[in-house]
Order: sequence, then structure tokens, then C-alpha cells
Amino acid sequence: MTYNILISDPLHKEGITPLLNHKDIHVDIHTDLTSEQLVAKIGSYDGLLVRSQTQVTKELLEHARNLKIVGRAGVGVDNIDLDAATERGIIVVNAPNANTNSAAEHTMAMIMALSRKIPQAYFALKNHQWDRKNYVGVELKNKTLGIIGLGRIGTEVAYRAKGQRMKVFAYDPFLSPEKAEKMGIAFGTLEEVLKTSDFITVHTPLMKETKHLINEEAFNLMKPGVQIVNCARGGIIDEEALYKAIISKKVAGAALDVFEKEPIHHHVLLELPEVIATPHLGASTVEAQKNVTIDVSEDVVNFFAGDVVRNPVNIPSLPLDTMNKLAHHLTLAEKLGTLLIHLTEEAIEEISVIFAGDLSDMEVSAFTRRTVRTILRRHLGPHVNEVNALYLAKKRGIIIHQGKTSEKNDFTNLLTLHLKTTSGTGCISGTILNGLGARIVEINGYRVDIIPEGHIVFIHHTDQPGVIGRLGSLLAEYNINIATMQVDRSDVGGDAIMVLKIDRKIDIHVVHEIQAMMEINDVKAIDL
Ligand SMILES: NC(=O)c1ccc[n+]([C@@H]2O[C@H](COP(=O)([O-])OP(=O)(O)OC[C@H]3O[C@@H](n4cnc5c(N)ncnc54)[C@H](O)[C@@H]3O)[C@@H](O)[C@H]2O)c1
Ligand SMILES: O=C(O)CC[C@@H](O)C(=O)O
Repeated sequence: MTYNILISDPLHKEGITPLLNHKDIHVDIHTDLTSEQLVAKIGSYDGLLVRSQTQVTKELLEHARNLKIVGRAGVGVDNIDLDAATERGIIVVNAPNANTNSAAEHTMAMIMALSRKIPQAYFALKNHQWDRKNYVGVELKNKTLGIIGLGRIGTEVAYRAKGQRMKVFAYDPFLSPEKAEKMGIAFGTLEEVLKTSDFITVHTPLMKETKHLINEEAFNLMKPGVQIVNCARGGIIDEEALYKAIISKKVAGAALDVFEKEPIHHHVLLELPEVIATPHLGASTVEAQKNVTIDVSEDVVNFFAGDVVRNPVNIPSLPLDTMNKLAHHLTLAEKLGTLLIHLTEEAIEEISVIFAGDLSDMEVSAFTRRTVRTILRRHLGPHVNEVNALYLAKKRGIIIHQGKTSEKNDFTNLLTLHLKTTSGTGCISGTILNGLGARIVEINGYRVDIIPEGHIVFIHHTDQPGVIGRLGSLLAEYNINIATMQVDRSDVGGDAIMVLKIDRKIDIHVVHEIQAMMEINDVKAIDL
């Protein structure tokens, strides 16, 4: 099988070596396609690698009938319609760590260039003006740098700014003040940071919540003469409000690496002498470009090899050793889900996945995804995968519960699935026995001991003498050998179940013949 990968933005040549070296991967590089040409081409690709230029829109993804993975060589995924990718089961991976230094260094370069008006003075000198009075700057020492968004880049900027003897004051609603304190960084509310800072730099992702986070109201709160830096994403700062704040002299200077619409050739902000700018160069270093490309290429290789991807954006990431530890339980979750969904035909309302015992201290959301994927596939088909399973369940109004307990019952670990449908409930439990492998240990309240593999016949019947014998004879007539049999009942003469493992796949007409036997209430043949 060959996987076709399209690279649609310029990537570092050496960085794509992991893709070029892979025998099952074919790479095409087309970095000058219009969006229409990309739409026309995308259908034949299994993977797409982009930087920030290519817009991976819903419309593009609708034409991407074979696409399984989008790799973003960088951090920001605001050029990718994540919901559309998730709905179509396309995994999105990025390279979140590889350009942090470069972006932080670029931010510091911008702060220093801004404070000393270096680009303006250079421009004047290039134009033959020896002008020393118009380019008087301010020192950074003892000035307060307000950092909005104290993630990877914000933190690196904070450390560098402290090196410049600046006071750092940060705002990040998702970071505990204790963590900031440990970093030796003062922490406050957005309002406090806006009111106190001499320089303000933003380092959040661009999302609904951060669009125009720095708007007219925010500028009104700032100190007169404040200087603004945006090396994160255009749109975090409202460009119109920034323009007004510069014209009114509230803002003394702004350094912009990013813009609301890119690329730009003319921009009203660039007409202002207070504004210095670069064309989205934060990550444009040899090191960052090589490393983001290597990271994302390796993840594409991992994905097609069936290995753990390190930087998934639309599914939670689990470390490789955790995934290895969970491997047997993931297979168990799949087998239990398959069995349960075959026993319960009606529309699903709720799925719950409960982990008990040794598993309870592990990150187990992976089981939930595997289980929900397995169950939904029966109704929705093979396009359901671990990326879109929870999304599709939610869209269909299916409630998902996930629980952990340290209660061990009789087993050191136990995985239990409950399914609530329009007409009832089903429940199944399984365990991994030390040295013996997987076992199903309970089905709908009946104790069993079944190795979850091969051909299984599940029979729900009334407990009466002779049922087992007649069933055995019927199977013998069709030369079907019973490998193992488990029987359990609620009480004498009451409801009972039989679980047979047989040596070959059973034909549907034999299932119908079993079903026709008087005492048999239900028969299901399932291949695990
Ligand atoms: N200019 C460039 O070339 C370049 C290069 C790399 C990254 N970036 C951009 O830099 C930004 C930061 O990247 P990162 O790697 O540090 O990301 P990150 O995820 O490590 O950090 C983002 C931080 O923003 C915080 N945040 C989220 N919402 C917030 C809000 N409303 N107010 C304040 N903080 C909020 C998060 O809690 C997080 O700590 C991203 O937008 C990324 O796309 C730009
Ligand atoms: O592709 C680029 O160079 C920009 C990358 C940067 O904006 C990012 O979010 O990683």
C-alpha cells in the first residue's frame, strides 16, 4: 500500500527526510496551487502537510475523500477547520515545541527594535538622513512587560525579558498563580496587566475567545505611551482599534509580525511611523523550520505505521509507554464493544465505560474512544474512527460516561461497558489476567469465562432439560464443532444463557434453525 502525501506550503527540504525515506510513502510538493487547484487535487491524497499559508477549509476537506492526516509544520492550527477535520475522522497533528525558541527570540528582537526605533532609524539612514533627535528610544530595564498568554512562547519571552532586567507581569486564565509564582513571574488579571504595563505582548492562540482580545476597551485601560507587540496571531489585536490608539498617541509604538489577513501588501498600519513589522517571520529560522518539519513528518510516518502520534491536535495525546501499557486493554475494549453491540440492536442512547482496579490510575480516555468507535461503526460504518467517534456520538445525542474506580471486585483490573438503548440495557465486563490474557467475565449479569476471540454463539434461552443436547445435535448435523461452552442461569427453570465457541463461522440459516428451537429466546453469532 502506498500513501500519497501532498506538501502544499514550503517546508524545509531535509525536514521531510522521514517521509522520503519511507518505502510506502510517496511525496508530491506543490507549493503554488490556488485554492481551486488544491480542491481539484486533494482527492487523491492520504496526507496533507502545510504551514500557515494553506487554508484547510471545510470545502477543501469535503473534497478530500482519501485524506487521513493533516500535518501542520508549526503551532497555530487556525488555518485548519478542526471541526470539519474531526467530523471526517481526519487526524490533525502539529509541531508545538519546535519553533518556541525562534518565536520567543523574534518577540524579543521586536521589543528591542521597537524600544530603540531601530527599523525607523535604519530606514532614515538608508535614505541619507543622519537624524539623531527623532529616534530617541526608551530603556527596557525596570519597565514592565505585560505578557498575555503564558504558554510555551510566553514563558520563554518572560525568561528573556527578565534577562533584560524587565519586570514581567503575566495574564493567563488557564494557568494557576502558583505555577507563575514558581517561575518567578508576577501574575494578575487582564485588567491589571493592561493598566500596569509599559510593553504588552500577546502569546495566545487565535480562537473565538481571543479574537480582538485587545480592543478599544483594552486600549482605554492602558498607560499612555504603552508599546504593543504581536508575534502570535493577527486578529488577537483589533487592528482598527490599534490604529486609533496610535493616532490618539495612547500607544507609542507597535511591533507586528502577524496580521488579520495575510499576506498583506498594503496596510494602513504600515503607513504609521510608530509601527514596525515583519511578514510572519516568528518561526522563520533554519532551526525552527527544520525541526517543525521533522516533527510533523515523523508523526505522519508514525500514523501510517499504526504507531502513536506524538502531537495530535484533535485527539488527546498519550505517551508511547502509556499506550504500550494499554495495548491489551484497548483490544479488550474493542472486543467487548463488538460483543455488546451485537447483543443490543436498538438505537443507542448512552454508552458508559468504567475502569476498575489496576487501570484506574491510568489515563483511560483511549478506552472510551476505542469502545465508542467500535460501537458506532456497527451503525455508521467504517468511517468512524478514534478521531471522530466522540464527536459523532455527541452529534447523534448519545451520552458518553467514563468512570474510574479503584474498587477491584474479584479482579485486579476490570473493564465494564454499559449500553442503554431505546428498549433496554446491556452490560459486559472483561479483564486481562496476568499471564493468561483477555477474558470476558460477565455478560448482562451472568458470570462467564470466555477468551474473546474466534466464532462465538450467544444464546439466551429458558433453563430446561435437553436444550443443550438438542443444540449439540443440531450443530453436529452441520459438522460444527463446539470448542467450549459456558452456561449460566438466573434460577432453576428461569432465564439462562449459553456462550459457545465454535471452530468455524456459522451460516445464517443454522442461526435461524437454532432460533426456531422452542426454548431459545435469542441467538447471536459474532466473530471476534
Ligand atoms: N509568529 C509566528 O511565526 C509564530 C510562531 C509560533 C507560534 N506562533 C503563535 O504563538 C501563539 C502561542 O504559541 P504557544 O506555542 O506559546 O502556544 P501555547 O498553547 O503553549 O500557549 C498559549 C497560551 O495562551 C493561553 N491562553 C488561552 N486563552 C487565553 C486568553 N483568553 N487569555 C490569555 N491567555 C490565554 C493558554 O492558556 C496558553 O498558556 C499561537 O498563536 C501560535 O500560533 C506564532
Ligand atoms: O508557518 C510559519 O512559518 C508560521 C508558524 C507559526 O505561525 C506557528 O503558529 O507555528
